[in-house]
Amino acid sequence: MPQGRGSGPQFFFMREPQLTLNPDRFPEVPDALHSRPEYPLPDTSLRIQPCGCLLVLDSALSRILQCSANTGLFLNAPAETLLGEQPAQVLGRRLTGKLRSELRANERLSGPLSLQKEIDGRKTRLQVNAFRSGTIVVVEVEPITPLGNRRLMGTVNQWLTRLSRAETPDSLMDTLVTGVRDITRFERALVFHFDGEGHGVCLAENLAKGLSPVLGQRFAASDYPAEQREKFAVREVRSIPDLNAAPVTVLSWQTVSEATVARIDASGTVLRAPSRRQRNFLDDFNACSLLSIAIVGQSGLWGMVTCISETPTPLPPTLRDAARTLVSMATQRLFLIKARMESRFLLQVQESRDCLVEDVRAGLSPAGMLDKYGKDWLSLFRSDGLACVNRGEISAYGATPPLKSIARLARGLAHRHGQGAWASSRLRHAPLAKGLALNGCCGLLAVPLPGDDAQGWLMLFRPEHDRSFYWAGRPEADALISTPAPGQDLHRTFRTWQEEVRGTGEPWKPVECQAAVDLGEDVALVASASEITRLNQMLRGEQQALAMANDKLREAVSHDSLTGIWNRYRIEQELDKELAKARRQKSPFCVPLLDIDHFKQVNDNQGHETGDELLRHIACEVTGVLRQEDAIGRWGGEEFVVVSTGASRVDGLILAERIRKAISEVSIKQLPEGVTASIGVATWRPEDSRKELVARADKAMYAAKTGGRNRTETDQGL
Ligand SMILES: Nc1nc2c(ncn2[C@@H]2O[C@H](COP(=O)(O)OP(=O)(O)OP(=O)(O)O)[C@@H](O)[C@H]2O)c(=O)[nH]1
Repeated sequence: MPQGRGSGPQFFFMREPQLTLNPDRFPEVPDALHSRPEYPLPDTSLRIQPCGCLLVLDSALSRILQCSANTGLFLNAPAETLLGEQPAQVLGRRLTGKLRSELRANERLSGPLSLQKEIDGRKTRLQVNAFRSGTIVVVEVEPITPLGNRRLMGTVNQWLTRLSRAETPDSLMDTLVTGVRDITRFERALVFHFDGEGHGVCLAENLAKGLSPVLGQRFAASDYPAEQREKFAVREVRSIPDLNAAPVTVLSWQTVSEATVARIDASGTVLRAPSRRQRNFLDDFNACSLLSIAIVGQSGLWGMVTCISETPTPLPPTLRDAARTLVSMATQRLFLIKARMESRFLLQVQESRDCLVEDVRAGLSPAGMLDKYGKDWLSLFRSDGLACVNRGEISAYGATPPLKSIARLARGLAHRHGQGAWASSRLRHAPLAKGLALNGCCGLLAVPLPGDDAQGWLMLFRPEHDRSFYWAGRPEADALISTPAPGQDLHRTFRTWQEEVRGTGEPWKPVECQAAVDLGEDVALVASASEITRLNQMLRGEQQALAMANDKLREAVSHDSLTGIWNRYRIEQELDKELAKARRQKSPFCVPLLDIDHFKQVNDNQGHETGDELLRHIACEVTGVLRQEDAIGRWGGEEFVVVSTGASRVDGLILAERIRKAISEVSIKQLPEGVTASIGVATWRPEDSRKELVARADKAMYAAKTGGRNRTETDQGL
C-alpha cells in the first residue's frame, strides 16, 4: 500500500489572474478576481488547470467565444479583452492562419505549434494545441518551461533504443516504467492492463525508495468505468501536475447563445480540471500529481502508463510528449512481440496440423490421432486432457472427465454446433456441466468438428489453476459506490484485499481458440478419411468373402466334396465336350469306369470314416496315373469315371490296367491289405450319346465284377 509522504509545495504555475468577476457566480475563482462585480460574463461548466490557458473559437476561427480567466498570465491579454475579439489579435496572424488551414481538413493538429510572447519583459515560448469539437475550435496554450541542463532528446533516444531491444512483454513493460519515470521525474510509474472484465492489473512498476509497491495488485473495474476507459482510449493523455491547484473558470462571450455554451465539450483538453474520480484515485495513493498515457491496441484500450507523485510535479508539454513517445513506441513493440508470440504458436500448431494431414492416407482414427499427437497438442495448448467425440465414438487422452461426462458435454454443446468454439475457464459453474463428474477439469475449450452428423467435438481440458488476486480495495464495496447518490463521497479506504480464486482453469486466449478451430477442421478431415478407409477395408473384406463364397460355390457345383476331384455333373460336362470333339474331329477316346470291390465290407468292418479315407486315397492315386489331358470324376458311391482323350481301345485297356494296379497298391493304416477295383472300358462310337457310352462302360465293369472282380473288361461285343 502506498505510504503518504506529506504534502509538497504549491504548484508553480499558479499566479494571480487579472480578471474580476462576480463572486456569487464564480465562487471557485480566487477573491482577487471578484473586484468588478458588474462584469456580467456567462459562466460555463468547464474548468481548467492553471498551468495553461484555453480559448474557444468559432468554427471559422474568426472570433474568441470563450476563454479561461487566466489568459493574462500566458497571452498577456486579460480574458475580458479577448472575448468576442479576433484570435489573430492574441495568437498572431501566422499562427491563426496555420490553425485555420490545418483544422480545415483535420479534427486535430498533426503536431503542436508554438508561439512566443513577452510576459513580464521575458520572452516565453508557448506550446499551442487545438482541435475541433462540433462547431467550435478549442485552443490550449501551455508554456514551454526550459529544462535546464537536461538533454531530453538524448535521454529519449536511449530509452527508445532500450525499448526496441526488449524481447518479452515483461521486460518491455519494466523498461517502459523505468524510462517514463526517468523522463518525467514522477515518484511512481506503473503499467496497468485492463483484463477482459475491465479490472486493471498492475503489470510493471518503478518507484522511488521508501514507497510501497502496488505491483501485481488489481483495481476493480468500477474504479475506472467502461465509459471513461473508452474516452481515455481516444484522448490518450491525462495530466494533472497539481491536484490542489485552484481550477480556472472558462468564461463565455455574452453574445454566445446558451445552447452553444451547453454544446461545447472540451473534455478532450489536456488542461481540463481533475474529476472527482481522479481526485479519489490520487487520494488513495496520497498523491497529488498524475500523468496517464493510454496504451491502445487494435481492440481498444489495452492498458495505460500511470505516473503519480505525492508532491506536485511540473510537467511541461515537452516532457509529456517525450513520455508519450516512449509509450507509443512501447505500444507498437508490445503488440509486435505479442503478434510474434502468437504467430510462433500458430506456426507450431500449423506444423502439427501438417503432420496430421499427411496421415490422411494412413487412415488414422481419432483414437490413433490422440495417441500420436496428444502429447504435442497438450503442450501446445497448455492443457492436461484431450477428447474427441466423432460419430458417437469418444476417444480421450490425458486427464479428462470420465467418458460418460464427455458424452454429456458433447450433447450439451450440440445446439451450438457450427457456431465456433466454446470456451470456459469455469467449467464447473457452466450449466452444461451441471451434475457431471469432471475429474478436476476446470477449463474446457471445445471446437466443433465440421461434418455431416453435426455432433463431433474436439475438446481440450485444463486443470484447476489456483490464483491469488490482490485487490486495491474490495471490489464489491467499490461496485456499491460506483453510482453514488448526489453528494455522496466517492472516497474509499485504500487497502489491499486478497481474493483466493479456486475452481477455475487458466483462461483461454482468442488465438488458442482460433488455432483449436483450425486443428478441429483437420481432425475432422483425417477422421472422415479414416472412416472412408475403414469402410473401404470392410468393403474389400466383404468382397473377398464373397469371392471365396463364389469359389466355394463353383467348387461345390463342379467338385466332389469328399475326394476333391470332379463330381458327376462336371464329368458329364466333360464327356459331352469330348463327345462333341470326337464327332467333330473323328478322334477316338475311351471311358474307363471303375468300381471298388467289396467296398461295403470296408464300411461295415472298418467304419464309414475308413471308407471315406480310402475313397480319398484312391481318387488321389488314380489321378496320379492319368495323363495331363485325361479327366476323372466321381460318378457316385465307390464308382469313378475317367475320360481319356484321344485314346483307342488298346490305350484304354492299358490305362485301365495302370489304374487297377495303382488302386491295388493303395493301403491305409486301418486297411493295410488294401482293396481292388473292377474296371469297364467303353470306346467311343460315332453314334454314341453320353448315356450309351457310359452304359457300355458300366456293362463292361459289371462283366469284370461277374468275371471275378479286380480285372478290366472292354465293351467290345457289347
Ligand atoms: N464310406 C463311404 N461309403 C460309401 C459312399 N458312397 C457309397 N458308399 C457305400 O459303398 C457301398 C457299396 O456297396 P455295394 O454297392 O453293395 O457294392 P460292394 O460292397 O462294393 O460290392 P461289389 O461292388 O459288388 O464289389 C455301400 O455300402 C454304400 O453305402 C461314401 O461316400 N463313403
